[in-house]
Amino acid sequence: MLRHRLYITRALCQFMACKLSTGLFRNILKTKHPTGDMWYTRSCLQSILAVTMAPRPFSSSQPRDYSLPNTSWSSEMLRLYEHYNIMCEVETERGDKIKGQWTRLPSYNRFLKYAPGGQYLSKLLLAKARLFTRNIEEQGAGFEYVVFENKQEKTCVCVFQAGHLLEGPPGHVHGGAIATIIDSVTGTHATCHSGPAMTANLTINYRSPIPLGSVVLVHSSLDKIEGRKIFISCQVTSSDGSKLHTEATALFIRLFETTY
Ligand SMILES: CCCCCCCCCC(=O)SCCNC(=O)CCNC(=O)[C@H](O)C(C)(C)COP(=O)(O)OP(=O)(O)OC[C@H]1O[C@@H](n2cnc3c(N)ncnc32)[C@H](O)[C@@H]1OP(=O)(O)O
Repeated sequence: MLRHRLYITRALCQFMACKLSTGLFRNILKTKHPTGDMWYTRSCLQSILAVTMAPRPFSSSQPRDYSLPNTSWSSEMLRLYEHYNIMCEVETERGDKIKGQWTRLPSYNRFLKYAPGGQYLSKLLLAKARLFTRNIEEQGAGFEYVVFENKQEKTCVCVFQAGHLLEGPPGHVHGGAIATIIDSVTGTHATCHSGPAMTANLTINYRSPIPLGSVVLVHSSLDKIEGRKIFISCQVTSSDGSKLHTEATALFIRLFETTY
C-alpha cells in the first residue's frame, strides 16, 4: 500500500513539474511507472489527481480551522457568523437536527495538506507554502473570514473583517487585499462546485472604500458554466447590505474534464 502511494506521489510530481514547463494539462503525457512495465497517460494521471484532490477539497481532520471564531472577531463579525452558522443545521418537527441549506467551509493555512491524500504531496511540494490569506498568525491582523456555501442557490457568502496589516489608503483596505479576498472566495466557490480550478480572469470595479477593521460581506454567485469555464460574479457590501463597496466578475477554468 505504502509502495503504491509512493509510486503515485512520484508520478504526480513528475506530472506537475512537466506541466509547469509546458502549460497546464494541455498535452498528452506519458510517465514511466517505476516498475518499468506500465505507463501513466494524461487521463490516468487526471484520475489519480481527481481522487487525490477532489471532489471535496476539505477533509474533516484535526488541523486549526481558521474559519472558526477567535478573540479578534468583532461583535458584528460574530453576529454575522452566527446568522449563517445557525442555518447550517435545522431542526425537524420531531426535534432531529438535519443539515440546512448552508454549509460552513473550513479553512486551513494550507488546504493541499488536508485534502484527501494531500499529506503525501504536501511533504514533497513546497512544504513551507501557505495559503496567502491564512499566513498571518496574529489573530485579527490580516484576513479574518469565514465562507458559507449554499449549494442549492449556487451562492457563497463570506463574512470578512480586514485587519490593520491590510491598509492601503490611510484607514482603508488596500485594493490588492480586496482583490485577494474576492479571488479567494470566488475560487473557493468554483472549487467547491466543480473541483480544482484556477482563476483565468478577474475584473474588479472599486465603488467605495472599505474602512479598516470593518466587517463586510462578500457575495459570490455562480452565473454559468460552459465546458471547463466557470463564470462567477461577486459583490462586496457593507454588513447590512446598504452600501456597495466592490463589484467583480471572475472566470475560472476547471483543471479536470471529469464532472462531479
Ligand atoms: C479550496 C480551494 C481554495 C482556493 C482559494 C484560492 C483560489 C485562488 C485562485 C487563484 O488565484 S489561481 C492563481 C492565478 N491564476 C493563474 O495563475 C492561472 C494562470 N493561467 C493558467 O494556468 C491557464 O491559462 C489556465 C489554467 C487558466 C487555462 O489554461 P488551460 O490550458 O487549462 O485552458 P485553455 O487555454 O485550453 O482554455 C480553456 C478555455 O478557457 C478559455 N480561457 C482560458 N483563459 C482565458 C481567459 N483569460 N479569458 C477568457 N477565456 C479564457 C479558453 O479560450 C478556452 O475556451 P474554449 O474551451 O471555449 O475554447
